[in-house]
Amino acid sequence: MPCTGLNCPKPTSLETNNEYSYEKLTQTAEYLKSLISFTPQIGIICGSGLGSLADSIQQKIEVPYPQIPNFPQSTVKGHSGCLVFGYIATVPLVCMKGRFHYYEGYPLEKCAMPVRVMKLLGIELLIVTNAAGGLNPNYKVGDVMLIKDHVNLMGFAGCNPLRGPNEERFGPRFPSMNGAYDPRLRAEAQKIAQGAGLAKGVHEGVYACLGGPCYETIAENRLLRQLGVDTVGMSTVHEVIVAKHCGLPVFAFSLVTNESVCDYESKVEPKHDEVIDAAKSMEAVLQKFVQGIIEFVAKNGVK
Ligand SMILES: O=P(O)(O)O[C@H]1O[C@H](CO)[C@@H](O)[C@H]1O
Ligand SMILES: Nc1nc2[nH]cnc2c(=O)[nH]1
Repeated sequence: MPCTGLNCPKPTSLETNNEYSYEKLTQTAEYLKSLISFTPQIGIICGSGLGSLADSIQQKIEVPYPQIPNFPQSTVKGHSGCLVFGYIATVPLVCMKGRFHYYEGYPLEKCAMPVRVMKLLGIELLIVTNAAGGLNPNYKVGDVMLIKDHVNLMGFAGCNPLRGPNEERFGPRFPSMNGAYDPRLRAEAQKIAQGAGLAKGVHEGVYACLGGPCYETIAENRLLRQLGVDTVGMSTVHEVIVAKHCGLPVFAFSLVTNESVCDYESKVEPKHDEVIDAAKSMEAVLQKFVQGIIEFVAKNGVK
């Protein structure tokens, strides 16, 4: 469609490849609302191998993704593909056992669409978790890093889940990303971590998302380190951008599942099965940790 100055036509959803209109997302949310009798207050996204975070949910209602209108499907090992509704510590919530990644072939707005659906369901806080490579030399496998900021590397190349016509009903055309990772919950999480069995506490740092599916080269790891990145993965950033755009506070953490090495002599190599095993070995502690965060929110509110 040629642009003719003042009469320049607005791009259509089709042209921008955005198949998720407000109306379609509302349809999806209305379908899910018809299955539950409460308003979820918190949304949780489980990272690779971290689906067991849903195990502590009481009065579960499980909805497999293939049953949900307009929803993408999970294709990755460690992401079972089901929404779980229920309660933790009396807080009504919804949990995604399985997220969507760019490397699966989904555009970023599709990867992040469940965040908007959860917003339409009524959530007031999003908890995001991921399995990630530890770039910071002080991090060990099994460590937890609270995400205080991100580097949107895919955004450097123009890939952003907000690309295309802006939907004002969700948020502004040019959203600020400052404070995307709620500082109050991060401060509280340091104390909660000790109680959950993370005796050494948790780190705070910067996460970067790459498109994947290949892991980083040594040269890329060196570059990321110079950019101030502490953990690296293939998710989270687009979900958080969409959450910030629609005014949702976010609490997010990386579980370090492998070392991201910067040394050509090193024999360490990332493998997805080992990523999942590392996540599994931390499941009990992380369940307690997330439960502690939810209990804090139940007592003190989201803001
Ligand atoms: O970010 P999550 O979904 O936890 O998974 C991480 O682990 C997988 C690679 O092992 C990639 O999908 C990466 O993003
Ligand atoms: N990109 C990336 N994603 C991961 N997910 C788990 N570990 C890694 C990693 O080392 N790199």
